[in-house]
Amino acid sequence: MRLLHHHPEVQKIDLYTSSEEGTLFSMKYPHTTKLYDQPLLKIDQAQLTNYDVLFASTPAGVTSRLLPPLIGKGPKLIDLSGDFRLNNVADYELWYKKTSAPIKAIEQSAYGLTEWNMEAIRQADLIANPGCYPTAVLLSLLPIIKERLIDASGLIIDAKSGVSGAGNTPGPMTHFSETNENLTIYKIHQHQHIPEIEQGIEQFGNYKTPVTFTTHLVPMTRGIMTTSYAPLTKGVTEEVLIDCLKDYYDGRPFIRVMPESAKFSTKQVYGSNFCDMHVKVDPRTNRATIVSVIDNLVKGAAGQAIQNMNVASGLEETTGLNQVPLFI
Ligand SMILES: NC(=O)C1=CN([C@@H]2O[C@H](COP(=O)(O)OP(=O)(O)OC[C@H]3O[C@@H](n4cnc5c(N)ncnc54)[C@H](OP(=O)(O)O)[C@@H]3O)[C@@H](O)[C@H]2O)C=CC1
Ligand SMILES: CC(=O)N[C@@H](CCC(=O)OP(=O)(O)O)C(=O)O
Repeated sequence: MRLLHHHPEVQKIDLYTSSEEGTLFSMKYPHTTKLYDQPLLKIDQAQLTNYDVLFASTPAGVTSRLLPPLIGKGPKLIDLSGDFRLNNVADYELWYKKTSAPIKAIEQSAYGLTEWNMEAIRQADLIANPGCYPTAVLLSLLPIIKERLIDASGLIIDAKSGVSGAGNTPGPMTHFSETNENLTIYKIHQHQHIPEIEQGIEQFGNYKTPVTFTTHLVPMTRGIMTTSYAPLTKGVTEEVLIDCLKDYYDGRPFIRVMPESAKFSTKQVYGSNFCDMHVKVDPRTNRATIVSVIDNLVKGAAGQAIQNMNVASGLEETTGLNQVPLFI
């Protein structure tokens, strides 16, 4: 809402609910008073075709039923859930433990990792916005894997997220007294983003491998840091890795390959659509450490969704997304 509000090409925003029809949005979220004093509307398939763009921001298992009948009926559909991300239906059912979307709808969708799939995003009626962790992981690793600068079969990826990554619905893991002054490792070897990362590495990096990917909850509101470790291909130096990232992302407005600096932290992208990345080589182990940070709610969700809307609507990719990160 905040990002769309400042988007110069967005004329009108309507808000839909499955549980609070008639509630004023600003009653639910008082910070939007005088901005969005409008009632939440009941989800009605027929009404939904009246828009140019429809963002669906619901838990897994909802849009697999809601969106397929709307494909090709007018609006560009941008789904923020995992329901259309995995090409293999069996993978979805295994990792999400839910019934998959119809395969035809999945085939009609484009994976919305903007920097890597622009052409498909431009043409698709349905865009499967990537998960927050896969966005940070794939953006920082794909150029290096594609150029075979690391041995990706030895990849270990360690990820940390702020609590807003766990969503709008409170739960035991996100209770203040559980998260405050605490660090939690969760979903070990069972995270639903593992098949999405492996699929992305295969689709865009042309390399098929299982990965070790581990997630942690950090007591902060926003931000993801992913740290990937991999053996180097013979003769590859830190400079080669950095040049590779810089070459791939030359001219890409939201990717910043950071120079060597003492600090590298989630705050440097807070509230913005940037993905910052950084690489160091350890000559003692001959391994690379590749770090990336995003704001999980912006580049990891709503920001990338708007970036995809821009691409799919023929607008400049950065329209409405030029926020300077909120550092302090
Ligand atoms: N949090 C993050 O960092 C990231 C989130 N995402 C995605 O963003 C989206 C929103 O995330 P999050 O806020 O965590 O999601 P939540 O699980 O908190 O759900 C969001 C809203 O979906 C609505 N909803 C729930 N069940 C249904 C239903 N059966 N039919 C229709 N609507 C329903 C509810 O609103 P109401 O009661 O008003 O209907 C709910 O508040 C999800 O698609 C998630 O996968 C993606 C990347 C990162
Ligand atoms: C901290 C935390 O719990 N993060 C969530 C991020 C998932 C998410 O939001 O992504 P989807 O779009 O795939 O649902 C998790 O690890 O499951």
